[in-house]
Amino acid sequence: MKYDFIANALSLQAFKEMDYKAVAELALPIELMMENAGLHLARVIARKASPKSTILIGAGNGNNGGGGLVAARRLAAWGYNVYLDLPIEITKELPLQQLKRALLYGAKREAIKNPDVWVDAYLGFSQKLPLGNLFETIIAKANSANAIRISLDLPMGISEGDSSPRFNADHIITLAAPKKLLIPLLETDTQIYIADLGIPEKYYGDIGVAMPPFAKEQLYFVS
Ligand SMILES: NC(=O)C1=CN([C@@H]2O[C@H](COP(=O)(O)OP(=O)(O)OC[C@H]3O[C@@H](n4cnc5c(N)ncnc54)[C@H](OP(=O)(O)O)[C@@H]3O)[C@@H](O)[C@H]2O)[C@@H](O)CC1
Ligand SMILES: [K+]
Repeated sequence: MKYDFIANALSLQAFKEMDYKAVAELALPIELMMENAGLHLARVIARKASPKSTILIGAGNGNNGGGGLVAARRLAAWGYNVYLDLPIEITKELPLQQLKRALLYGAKREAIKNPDVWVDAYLGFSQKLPLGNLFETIIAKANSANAIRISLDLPMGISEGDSSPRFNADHIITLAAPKKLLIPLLETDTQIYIADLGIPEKYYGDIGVAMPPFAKEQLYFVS
C-alpha cells in the first residue's frame, strides 16, 4: 500500500487537536512522546553520520528543542561527537531536564561553525513568524554550511508562502502525521519521514484521515 501523504495531510490546528486529545484521554505524558521523537531523530542522524562526524543539534526552549536534546543524549551514548547550539536560554521544565541529561551524557554546549550534520530542533509547530534576527541569522549560516541539514517535525521558518527564510532541510522527520505545510516539499529533493509517537489509529479515523502505515514501519519514509 502506498500511503497517500497529500490526502492525509493535516493543518497544524487539526494535528494539535488530535495530538492533545490523545495525550489527555490516554494519559500519555509528553515526555514519553518526546523520547520516541528523539529516538527516531537520532536513528536518522546516525544513518547519515559517520563515527567521526561532528553533529550540531540546535535546540529552542520548547518541546521541539526537547526532542532534539533527547536525540543528542542517544547519539552521545552511541559515541557520536555531539555539540549543542542553544541560541535562547532553556528555561522550560521538560527541555531543561533533557538538556541536563544530554550534557551528563557528554554532549558539548558549543555552537561549532562547520558541523558535518546540522540539526534543526530550534522551533517546531509553535513557531511564530517572522522569526526575528536571531533565528534568521542561524538559518542563513546553516543554509550556506557544507552540512547535512535535518529538521525535527517542521523546518524552522516554514510557511505557506515563500516569504520567510527557512532552514533548508535535506531530511525532515515529521511527527505522527503528515502536515499540509510540507506538501510543497514533496516536489523537491528533501527527504521526508513520518515518525510514530504511539497515537492509536482510532484518533486518526476520528478526524477522517488514515494513520501512516506504522504497523509495518514506525519510521515511514515518504519520499
Ligand atoms: N504531543 C506533543 O505535543 C509533542 C510535541 N513534540 C514536539 O513539540 C513541538 C512543539 O513544541 P512547543 O509547542 O513546545 O513549541 P516549539 O515549536 O518547540 O517552540 C518553542 C517555543 O519557542 C518560542 N518561539 C516561537 N516562535 C519564536 C520565535 N520566532 N522566536 C523566538 N522564540 C519563539 C515559543 O515560546 P514562547 O514565546 O511561548 O515563550 C515556543 O513555545 C513539536 O513540533 C514537536 O517537535 C514532541 O516532542 C512530542 C509530542
Ligand atoms: K524544527
